[in-house]
Amino acid sequence: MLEVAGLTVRFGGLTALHDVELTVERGQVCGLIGPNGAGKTTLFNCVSRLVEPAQGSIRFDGVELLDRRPHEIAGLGIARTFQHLALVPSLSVRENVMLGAHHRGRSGFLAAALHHPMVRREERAMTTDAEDALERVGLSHLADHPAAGLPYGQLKRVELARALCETPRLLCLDEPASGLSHGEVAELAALLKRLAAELELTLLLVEHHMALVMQVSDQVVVLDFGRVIAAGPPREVQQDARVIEAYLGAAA
Ligand SMILES: Nc1ncnc2c1ncn2[C@@H]1O[C@H](COP(=O)(O)OP(=O)(O)OP(=O)(O)O)[C@@H](O)[C@H]1O
Repeated sequence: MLEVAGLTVRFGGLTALHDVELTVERGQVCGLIGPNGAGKTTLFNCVSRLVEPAQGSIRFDGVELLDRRPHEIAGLGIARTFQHLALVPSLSVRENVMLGAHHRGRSGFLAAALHHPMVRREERAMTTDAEDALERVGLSHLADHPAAGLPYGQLKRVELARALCETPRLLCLDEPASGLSHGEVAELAALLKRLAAELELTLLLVEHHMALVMQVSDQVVVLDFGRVIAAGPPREVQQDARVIEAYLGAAA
């Protein structure tokens, strides 16, 4: 379970998040929406420990994340994807996905240099996890293909598989539908629902594609100028007067 309480972030004179509260139960999908600049990515960056809040608490399965350092976050079962793809074009799809598992490696540089059996065991386990992640996102057939040259929609799936290879319990997805075709968005919606259910994965989803958010989220949280202005089931949030105003205001 993810519990955010009283979260406040300041960048100089700008309050990017103001006393933000949200709770996401295990295996649930929480859609985080709001106009540009509302603070969505900043909230993700707080969970990843890339941004230091001025106040508040972020607990995941009872662990206070704000007491942890950024490199400890993956080890706590938390993974994320980025708005812009963070893949290595020259590596194969499988190798890119395996990058997600490297934080679990326990053998050090010396063991690797000496080809210690422990290193080989870890490599085998990472390969198996990568194959498993690729199967889940439907890309097994492209495992040996270099990331370079693949269509954007498939690269987004490789990125998702890389995050899954970290075997997370909480996955933060930053605009997974951006740049996808209509058909690919529909496939993504089905995939995200399946992943949450099959892996009991808690999903925090920042997305501008409203149809996707409304379709996959158990709960939608709306941020505007760093404050939560509405939270609840998609249907309720969609009809909330403050949400409609925030979006119409942003569009005007
Ligand atoms: N590192 C930073 N330094 C200063 N200001 C920042 C920083 N990061 C974000 N901000 C500001 O904080 C506010 C929230 O930004 P954030 O990127 O979290 O919004 P967002 O909801 O993710 O927007 P978008 O939908 O456009 O990605 C914005 O006013 C932004 O300019």
